[in-house]
Amino acid sequence: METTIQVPRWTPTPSPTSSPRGPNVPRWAPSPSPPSSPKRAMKSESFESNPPSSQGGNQVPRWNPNEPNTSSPRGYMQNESFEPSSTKGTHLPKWNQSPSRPSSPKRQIRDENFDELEMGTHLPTWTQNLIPPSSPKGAMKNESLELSPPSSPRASHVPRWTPSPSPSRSPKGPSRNESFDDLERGSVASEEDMSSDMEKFFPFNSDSISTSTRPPLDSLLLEAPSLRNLPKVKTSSQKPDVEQPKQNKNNVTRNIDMDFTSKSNGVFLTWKDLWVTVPDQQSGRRPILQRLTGYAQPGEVLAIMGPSGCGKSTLLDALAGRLGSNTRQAGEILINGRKQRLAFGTSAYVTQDDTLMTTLTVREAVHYSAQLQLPGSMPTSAKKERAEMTICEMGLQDCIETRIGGWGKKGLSGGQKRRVSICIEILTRPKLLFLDEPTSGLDSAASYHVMDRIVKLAHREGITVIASIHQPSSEVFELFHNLCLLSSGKTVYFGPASMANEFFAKNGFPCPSLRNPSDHYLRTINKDFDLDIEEGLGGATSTEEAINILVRAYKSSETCQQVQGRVSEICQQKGGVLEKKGSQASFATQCLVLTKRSFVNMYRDLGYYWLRLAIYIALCLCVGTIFYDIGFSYGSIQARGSMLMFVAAFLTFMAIGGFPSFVEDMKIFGRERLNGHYGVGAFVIGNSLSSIPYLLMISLIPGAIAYYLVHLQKGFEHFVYFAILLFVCMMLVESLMMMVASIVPDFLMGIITGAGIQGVMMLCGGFFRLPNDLPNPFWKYPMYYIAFHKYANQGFYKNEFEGLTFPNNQVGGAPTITGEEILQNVWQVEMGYSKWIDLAILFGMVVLYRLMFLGIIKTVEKVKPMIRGLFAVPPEKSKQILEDPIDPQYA
Ligand SMILES: Nc1ncnc2c1ncn2[C@@H]1O[C@H](COP(=O)(O)OP(=O)(O)OP(=O)(O)O)[C@@H](O)[C@H]1O
Repeated sequence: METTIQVPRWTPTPSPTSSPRGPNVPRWAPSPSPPSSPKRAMKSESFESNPPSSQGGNQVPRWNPNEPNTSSPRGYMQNESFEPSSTKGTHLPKWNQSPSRPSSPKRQIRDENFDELEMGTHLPTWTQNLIPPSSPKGAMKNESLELSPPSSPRASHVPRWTPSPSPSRSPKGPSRNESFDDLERGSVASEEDMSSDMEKFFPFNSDSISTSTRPPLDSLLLEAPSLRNLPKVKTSSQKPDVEQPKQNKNNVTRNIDMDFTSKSNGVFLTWKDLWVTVPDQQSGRRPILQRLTGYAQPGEVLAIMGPSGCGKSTLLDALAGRLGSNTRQAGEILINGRKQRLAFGTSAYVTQDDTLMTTLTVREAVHYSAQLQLPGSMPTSAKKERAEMTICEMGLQDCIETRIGGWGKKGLSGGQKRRVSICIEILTRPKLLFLDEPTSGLDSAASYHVMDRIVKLAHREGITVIASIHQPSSEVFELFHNLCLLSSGKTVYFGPASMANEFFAKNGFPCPSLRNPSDHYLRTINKDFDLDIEEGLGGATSTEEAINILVRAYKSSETCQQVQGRVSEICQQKGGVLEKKGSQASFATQCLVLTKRSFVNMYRDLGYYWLRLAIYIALCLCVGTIFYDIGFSYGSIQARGSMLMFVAAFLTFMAIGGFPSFVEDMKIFGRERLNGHYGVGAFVIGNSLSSIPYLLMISLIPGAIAYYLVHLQKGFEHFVYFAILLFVCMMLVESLMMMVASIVPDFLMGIITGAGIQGVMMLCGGFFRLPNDLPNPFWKYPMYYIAFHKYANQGFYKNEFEGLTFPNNQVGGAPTITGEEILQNVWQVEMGYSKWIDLAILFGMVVLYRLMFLGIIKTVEKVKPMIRGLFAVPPEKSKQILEDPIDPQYA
C-alpha cells in the first residue's frame, strides 16, 4: 500500500485568525532527541503520558517543526498505539508529534481518521510545514482529504490549546504546498507584515506576537476610511520604514527612538513600585497592590489576570487615575515617561458595571455617543456609519433595535451590554483604553471575537490596551501580548503572555496537557479556597507556598529584569504630552445631542415624569375637591393660604420623585465625563432644556385642575402666573436635587437628604411660623431668606390676594378687608416689591443651584487629585512607608 504523508484537517483554533503564538510551549514535546533513534520516540511518549515533575518542568521540550523525525517506523507505531485510545485523553494528536513522516500503513489509517474527524474545517496554514517540501504527493493528498466525511468520535481528543506556530515564522513557509498558498496567500502575507511590524516594539520575542489573519468582514469594518482619522500603526500593506530588529527572544534593548517615532502618537504607560493601600481596622492600612512594576505600549494588549479580589480593578483604577478617595497610592505612574494626569478625556475606560441609558436602543445609544464624541467636521452620515460599523464589530447587529433595558425592564443580556459599553468607548479610537472584564457575561466564542477585534484595533490604530480579564479561553489568551498575573496584589508574572507557560513550568508548575493555560495559572495561585494544587511538587505544596515560590521566582527572573529595563528605557525617552482624547464635537452640538437624548430618555422612563404627572393629577383632584369653590368668606382667607401653601410646598416637594432616574443619569454622566465625552456645562444645559416641556406639562395640567376646581382668583393672567410659579418651583427642587446628587450619589440617601433639606425650608418659609415670629438669628436670618418657600409663598399669596376684598369678621374693625391688608397683616408678606420679583428671585435660584451643581462637580474633579497628590508617597519613600509587615520578604 502506498504510504503518503497526510495532513489532518484538524485545526487548533476555531478561526483562522487565532493562530499564532509561536513560543507557546506545547504540552507535548515529541522529539527532543536525535530523530533516528526509535527508542527516543518511545521516550518522548512516555514523557507525554506522565506530566513532567517539578525538576523536569524546567526542561519542557519544544516542538520543533524543523526537526525531522524521518526514519523510525517503529517510532510511529509507538505513537499510534499510544495516542487515540489513551485513557489520559489529554494527548496531542499524533500528527503534531511528527513533523515529517516516513511511509507507514498505520499512519495512513490514522490520518484518515483525523481527516474524517475534521472535514469541513480548513487546513491550518502551519500544518503545511509538516509536509516535506520534496513530497510531490502532499498537495494531492491534501486536496483529496478535503473530501473525507467526518465521523470519528475522536473529537474528544482535540486539544484546546496548541502551540500554533505562525506560518509567517516557519522556515518552511515558502515551500508550502501550492494549493494552500493560493488559498491563504493574502492572509499569510498580512500576517508576516503585521508580525514584522510588531517586532519593532515588542521587547521580548517577536515570535510571541499574535499575528492573526483578518477576515473579510473585519477588513470591511475596520479598514473603512472613516475610521482612520487617527494616526495608525503600520498595517499589512505598509512596509516598516525602519529595519526590523532581529528576532531575539530576549531582545529588550531595541531602539526606543524608533518606537516613539513610529508610534509618536501612541501612549506608553509605565508604573514602577506601585503600591495602593486602603484603611484597615486591624493594621491601619492594608496593601491592595504591592510594588508592581510594568508597562503597556501602543498597539499591544496587556492582560491583567489573577484570582477574584487580587487587585486587578484596583490596578486599572490606579493606572487610569480613578482610585477611590480612601485609597493611598505610592510609586510612579508615567505616561510617555512623564507625569501626566489621566482621566477626564485622556483615556477611555470601560468599567466593570455597564452604566448605560436603559431606555435607549443599541443603535440610539451608540449613535448619540458618536455625535457627542466625533468631530463636528465629520458629516453626520459618516458618524452614523462609524456607529453602525462599530456595532457590527462587536457583533450587536441582531439586537441593534433592542432597548438596553435595566432595572425592572429586561432588554439586552449582560454580555450584550458589555459590548455596547465597549462600542461606545472605541468609537473615537482612544490612544489608551482600559477594559475591566471586557468579556464577562460573554460566551467563549463571543469573548474570542470581541477580544480579537480589540487586539486588531489596537494593533492597527496604535492603541494601548490594558484589560483585566478573569478566565480567558486558550484562544483568547493567545491574543494577548503581555500578561500581568497578580495574586494578593503581588506580581506573579509580568511578561509576554506566550512565555508564561514556560515560566510556570520552569518553576515547578507545568501546565497539564490540554488544560487551558489561564485556568492553570489561576488554579495555581488562587488561595481563596486553599486547596492543594494538583500538579507541581506532587500535590504537596499549599497554594500559599506556590504563590510565594512564583513571586520569588519572578523577582529573580530575567523576565523581571527585562521588564524593569524596558520601563527605564521608556521613562528615559520622554515621549509626547498626552493629548486629550475628549469629545471633538462643538459645545452647541453636545448640548443639542444631550438635550435630545435626555428628552427621549425622560419620555420613555415612566418614573421620570409620567408617574409624577399621574400623581399630581390625583393630588390636584384631591385639593380641588377638598377646597372646591372656596368662595370669598372671611374663613376662605385661611383656606386659600393653606391651599396655596400645599401647592408651593408639597407639590414641588414631589419633584423629588424623579430623583432615582436622575441618579441613573448622573452615573452615566460620571462615566461619560471621565471618559471625556462632554463637560459638566453641556450636561446641565441638556438636562435643564429637556426637562422643561415635562415640567410645563406637570404645572399646567394638574395646576389647572386645582386652580379651577378651587375657583382661585379669576383672570387668565393669574392662572398663568400660578402655573409659571409652580413650574419654576419644580425646576428649583430639581436643581436642589441635582446638587444633592452631586454630593450624595446614592439614590436612597439622596432622597432622604433632599427631603430633609426641603422639610427645613418648609418650616422656615413663613407659613407654619409667621415670619415675624421666627426666632432670630438663625431661623429668620439667614434661613428664612434662603428657603425658596418664602418667595414661593409670597408669589402665590400676592397673585391670589391682591385685588380681592373679604368681609371683616373682626369686632370693631372695618366691614371689609382688602387683599393687600391680609398680605401685610395676616401673612406678613413683604410688600415692597411685586409678585414678579418673587418669580425672578426663584428663577435666579434655579440658575444659582445649577451653577452650584456645576461648581461642585468641577471642584471635586480638581480637589480630588490634589488631595490624592498630597497623600501620595514618592517612589523612593514608598518602601519604607508602605512596606508590608505581613510579608516583608517579598516587599
Ligand atoms: N477603595 C477601597 N476600599 C477598601 N477596599 C478596597 C478598595 N478598593 C479595593 N479594595 C479591596 O481590594 C481588593 C481588590 O479589589 P479589586 O476590585 O481590585 O479586585 P479584582 O481583582 O478586580 O476582583 P474581581 O476580579 O472580583 O473584580 C478587594 O478585597 C477589595 O475589597
